Amino acid sequence: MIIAIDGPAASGKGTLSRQLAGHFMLPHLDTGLTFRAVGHALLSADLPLDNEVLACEMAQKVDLGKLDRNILSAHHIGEAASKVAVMPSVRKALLEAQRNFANQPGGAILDGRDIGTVVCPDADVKLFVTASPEVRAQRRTDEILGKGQDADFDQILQDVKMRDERDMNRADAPLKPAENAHLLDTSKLDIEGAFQQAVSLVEKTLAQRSLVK
Ligand SMILES: Nc1ncnc2c1ncn2[C@@H]1O[C@H](COP(=O)(O)OP(=O)(O)OP(=O)(O)O)[C@@H](O)[C@H]1O
Ligand SMILES: Nc1ccn([C@@H]2O[C@H](COP(=O)(O)O)[C@@H](O)[C@H]2O)c(=O)n1
Repeated sequence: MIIAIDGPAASGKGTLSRQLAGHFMLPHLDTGLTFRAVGHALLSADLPLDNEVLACEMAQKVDLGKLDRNILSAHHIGEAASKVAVMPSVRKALLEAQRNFANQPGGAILDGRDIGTVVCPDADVKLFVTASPEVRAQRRTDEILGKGQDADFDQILQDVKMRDERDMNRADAPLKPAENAHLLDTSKLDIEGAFQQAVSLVEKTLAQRSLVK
């Protein structure tokens, strides 16, 4: 079984995907980390983020087994990731590894921006997780403050909106719900509430599919 989860920044799709992976005992790939790894590699080497040739070279070296969420989750790396994610050759270099992960025996759960539309268009279940920009910015602010770091809500809200704009309007694999995705707005749901709704959507979809077969 392949479960595809997409949604904008800080909508809670990563949290939800990890919970669903535990519940359905599926391996999980946060594909955002693959783009973050490219941004991080460029930043660490003091290289520009707007050189597609360099970014593509970094993308070709990304090793799914070495993605360190503790390092890559930093807010500024997310910004860098969304800049390299507009580059078609970077997306192409990462796509094969993402698809191979999805197609492993027994299935997988992947989250990102284009899982239901491009990476796994035939996924068994597709969820599109959203929340208002203000709710997402507040969650991200709380997350950063919780790590003992400084966070400014207004700046984070502006970054969230800018990232939405970039991710939704790029030419290649823009962020959008797949036609057959279930929308899950978590603005008024806590983590447990979102998880319960997601489990219910997955189970209903699987039940319907087995009736149709
Ligand atoms: N339903 C929820 N209610 C409250 N907080 C939530 C909820 N879902 C997630 N969070 C919190 O919001 C923050 C962002 O969640 P998460 O990292 O899962 O989002 P994301 O969509 O994967 O973000 P990104 O695209 O930037 O990787 C985390 O601190 C998480 O604990
Ligand atoms: N399938 C994906 C996943 C991510 N991106 C880009 O990476 C940025 C960081 O992703 P996070 O999920 O870790 O926030 C994101 O803003 C996208 O630009 C992508 O394009 N496709």
